[in-house]
Amino acid sequence: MSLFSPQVSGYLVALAAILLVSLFVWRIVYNIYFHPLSHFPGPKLAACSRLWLAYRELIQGESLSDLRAQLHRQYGEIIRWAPNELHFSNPAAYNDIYNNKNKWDKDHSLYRAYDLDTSTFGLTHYSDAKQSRDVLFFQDIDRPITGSRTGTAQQFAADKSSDLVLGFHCFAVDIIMNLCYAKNWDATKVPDFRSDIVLASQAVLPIFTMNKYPGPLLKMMRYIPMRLGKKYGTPVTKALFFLRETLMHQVYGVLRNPSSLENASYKTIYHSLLGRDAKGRRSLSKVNLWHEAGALLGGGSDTIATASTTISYYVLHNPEVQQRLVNELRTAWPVLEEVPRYEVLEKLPLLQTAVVKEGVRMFPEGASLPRVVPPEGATITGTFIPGGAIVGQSYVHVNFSPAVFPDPHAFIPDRWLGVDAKAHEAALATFSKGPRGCVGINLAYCELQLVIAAIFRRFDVTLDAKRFGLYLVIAMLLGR
Ligand code: HEM
Repeated sequence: MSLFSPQVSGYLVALAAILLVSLFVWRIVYNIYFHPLSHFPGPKLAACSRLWLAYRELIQGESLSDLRAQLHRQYGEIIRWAPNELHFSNPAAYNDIYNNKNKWDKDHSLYRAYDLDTSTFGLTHYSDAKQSRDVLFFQDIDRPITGSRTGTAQQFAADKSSDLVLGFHCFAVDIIMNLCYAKNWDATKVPDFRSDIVLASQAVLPIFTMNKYPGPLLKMMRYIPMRLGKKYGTPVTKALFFLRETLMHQVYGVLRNPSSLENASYKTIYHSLLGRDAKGRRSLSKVNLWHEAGALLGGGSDTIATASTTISYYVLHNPEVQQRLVNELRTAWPVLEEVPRYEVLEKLPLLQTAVVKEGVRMFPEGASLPRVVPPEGATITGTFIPGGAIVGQSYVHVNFSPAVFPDPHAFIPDRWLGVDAKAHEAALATFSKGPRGCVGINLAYCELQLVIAAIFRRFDVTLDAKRFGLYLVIAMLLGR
């Protein structure tokens, strides 16, 4: 029996609907006219709701980098591009936001996308992330890297094109698997570099874009059993479940049999995370360790692939730089079979500093990394920003600023060897800065120097003009 008569029930439903609509309208009016950020310029629709961004990115397929650039042209240096979020184009904002004193929280609007909430990368409070950051700050990294057996050389035959985007990704996966689990994953030995873990890592990217916006997808996917998810679903969701299962298998394998790490001649990341060497640290749960594995694989391989590709692309478009690099490598590494130690390679001025740094500077498209302004507010580029606002800047506004790097769209390695080198070093923002800057920066430079040295010393590399445009493909002539 119903509590109310049909007529009263109808009134109640109508009342609830009116209340909901009124709340919605009030929210929009509040966001446009009364919100603490209402005086900042930007599109009115962006001020109303985050749905506007979702529409531009997911439905219209726009790159947020391009959208931000367009909004800055239209509205100026500071834009309000979501109800509670500002973005800055003045490069000075980078230091105001991401400096060592500001232990501001990360905002989940970006980080929830990866569903790795308990990893170092996903933890929004600095104090929670600090402990694992200390463990992850890679030191003595060249030993495992130079010791790992990558199968790159066997993949190349004279005059055959190879997709080096995949190749670089395989290289980085092999390194991270060695560093985490002392395991030779051998992705670089898979024919044409079509390693399943690399293909899956590239296939899942659209899910992360979707998950930035609140919706049921992320939650639903947490409750679908792995086996079902891997078998049924779209190629994209199958790839995600494959990656989750692969990493879970690795992590749980180490937990079941910690002595499997003892074969390593170096300290692996999981040695440290499991607390074997980190006295007094809290032990991490299975889920923590699994999330960390996802963050390390994602953060430590896709990025290296993109950076190595960018460096190679620009070197190949600058024959004079390529020739100087090859000459430098031949002098330091005269006999091909006698690979020099990393300490030798890292001191080469053109390789280590100029080419790698300039390529890293030109790393393409970067997200705005959202931070929450503390309750007392903050001043960014001379403007007071109220507490609770989300602020961010993509490093492209620093790395491609003509005021910071003259002629920023040109690949000029020599800028890193001149009098401005120190200032450039201080400004470079690709790895972000401050308390949440990249913990893998030393590892990244080590990997990039080694892989670029190996490719340009071992092979005559040229771009494959026929296939270029679809993806970077590089033809190799073996045996220099
Ligand atoms: C060229 C290569 C790389 C680039 C451009 C890069 C860039 C970045 C950036 C911009 C951040 C800050 C993200 C944020 O604030 O949300 C970051 C954080 C991080 N990176 Fe890297 N990274 C690279 C390589 C690596 C490698 C090789 C690893 C290790 C496997 C790594 C592990 C991490 C981790 C764990 C964080 C999270 C730190 C924290 O939130 O406290 N990265 N990286």
